[in-house]
Amino acid sequence: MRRAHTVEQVRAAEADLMARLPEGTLMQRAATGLAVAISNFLGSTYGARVVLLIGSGDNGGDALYAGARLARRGAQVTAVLLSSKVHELGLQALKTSGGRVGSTDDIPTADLVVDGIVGIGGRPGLRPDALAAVQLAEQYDVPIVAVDTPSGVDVDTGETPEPHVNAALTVTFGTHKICHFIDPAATACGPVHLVDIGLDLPPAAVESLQAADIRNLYPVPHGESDKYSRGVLGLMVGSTQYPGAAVIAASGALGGPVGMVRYVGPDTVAEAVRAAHPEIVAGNGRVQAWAIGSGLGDELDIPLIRELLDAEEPVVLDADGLKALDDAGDHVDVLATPHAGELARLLDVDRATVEAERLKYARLAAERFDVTILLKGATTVIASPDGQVRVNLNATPWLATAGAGDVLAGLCGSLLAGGLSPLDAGSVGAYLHAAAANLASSSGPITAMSVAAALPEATRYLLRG
Ligand SMILES: NC(=O)C1=CN([C@@H]2O[C@H](COP(=O)(O)OP(=O)(O)OC[C@H]3O[C@@H](n4cnc5c(N)ncnc54)[C@H](OP(=O)(O)O)[C@@H]3O)[C@@H](O)[C@H]2O)[C@@H](O)CC1
Ligand SMILES: [K+]
Repeated sequence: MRRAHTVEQVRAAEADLMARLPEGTLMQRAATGLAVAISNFLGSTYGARVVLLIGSGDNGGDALYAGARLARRGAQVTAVLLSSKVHELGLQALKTSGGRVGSTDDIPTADLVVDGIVGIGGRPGLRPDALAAVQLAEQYDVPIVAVDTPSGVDVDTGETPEPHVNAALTVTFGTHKICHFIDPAATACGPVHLVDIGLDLPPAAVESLQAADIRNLYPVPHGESDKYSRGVLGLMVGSTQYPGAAVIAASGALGGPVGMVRYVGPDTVAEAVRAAHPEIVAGNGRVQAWAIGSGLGDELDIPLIRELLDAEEPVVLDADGLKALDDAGDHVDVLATPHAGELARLLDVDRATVEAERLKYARLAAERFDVTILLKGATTVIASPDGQVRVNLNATPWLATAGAGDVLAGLCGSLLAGGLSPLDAGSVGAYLHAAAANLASSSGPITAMSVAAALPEATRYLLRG
């Protein structure tokens, strides 16, 4: 599990540790890790031209000490001081090691710019001098390595209301921050490298599953299992208008852990589903979970869906089915899977507002509708009504293709029927969906059906470890 903590949590952990260590130890740990990461990024440090953008706080201090280490290894390091205040000891270390104070004129010919403008003490946005320096680096295609966080982003929300750095790499310390996990800021971070500085941290604000977590959570059948005990999923998806949604969602469901899938819907659609998947049983019967909503179109039966939401079996609610959500019921066993536009409609706000404040609106909807919300996107956010949040970060942009959401709904339903909680089903489902897409894609186009077809192999690979 990767974990992201709030600035307040980081500050408290830092204060605890600093009280037990000689002054400056943490900054030296951070700067050492930063210098190593920059060296790896550069490939060759000797002779490399590195420009440090330095703000007034400890973020600048980290950059200056790392710059000193790079200078000692032969890099030509220049610091651009963007504030009248500077970390004096860091600056001294840089100068002693052969670095110098320069100006933004050094940026166009640099191999690398280090963003030490602000870290967790920063407010969103860039002041004019910092903005001009960052724009110059962008104009000359000089990659930027961000120290701790890309300056200008909102660290605790992942929002980017103002101009900010777009980093080629972010090197962070102690733990991830929320901006590393939540878009749009997550995209501005580029890859994130975590340097351990020994912080002892409380439970995280936001988590992100890794391969080992999938192995721990996946409902693997055992010797006594039969098709019923592995879970039966009821699919109420697709319509005479959109029969394909049912075929695709069924593929996603069969690629998950479920022992059997029942299809409930119009006869002609049931025929299409059974033609594609002869193992599917048509018609009502006992199920352990439902996946409802994809492609229901005009055949949406809101009262029936509300009955199923109120029944005791857990439900994945997707696409058209989301229209049945109301804020009256107790729906803690429901996993709703909107994209930003659908969530915006549910909450009566603009799509752009949801895109800009994804964590806030995912949490708000989870609380208001008392359901787990899986907000789809390049980084998917899964928020449960008790306040837990997970994100999925391994998706490929090729996954933005018609029907991919139907595969995810079927897969998450399968995981719910297999006994996972909505939070686990949503986060394991998002991870496997993305893993299958990566496998099917290999950096090329994919279809929803090819993603579903890759699910068993992606799962096998992850479960083998
Ligand atoms: N915590 C840890 O465990 C460890 C932390 N470490 C490091 O310390 C960093 C935090 O350092 P920090 O507290 O000194 O804050 P920091 O981010 O440098 O900013 C400070 C000042 O910037 C200013 N300012 C604000 N907004 C601004 C803006 N938009 N644009 C421009 N300026 C702006 C504002 O001052 P003002 O100019 O308003 O007086 C504010 O006071 C952390 O990110 C990590 O790198 C590691 O060394 C080791 C372990
Ligand atoms: K920074």
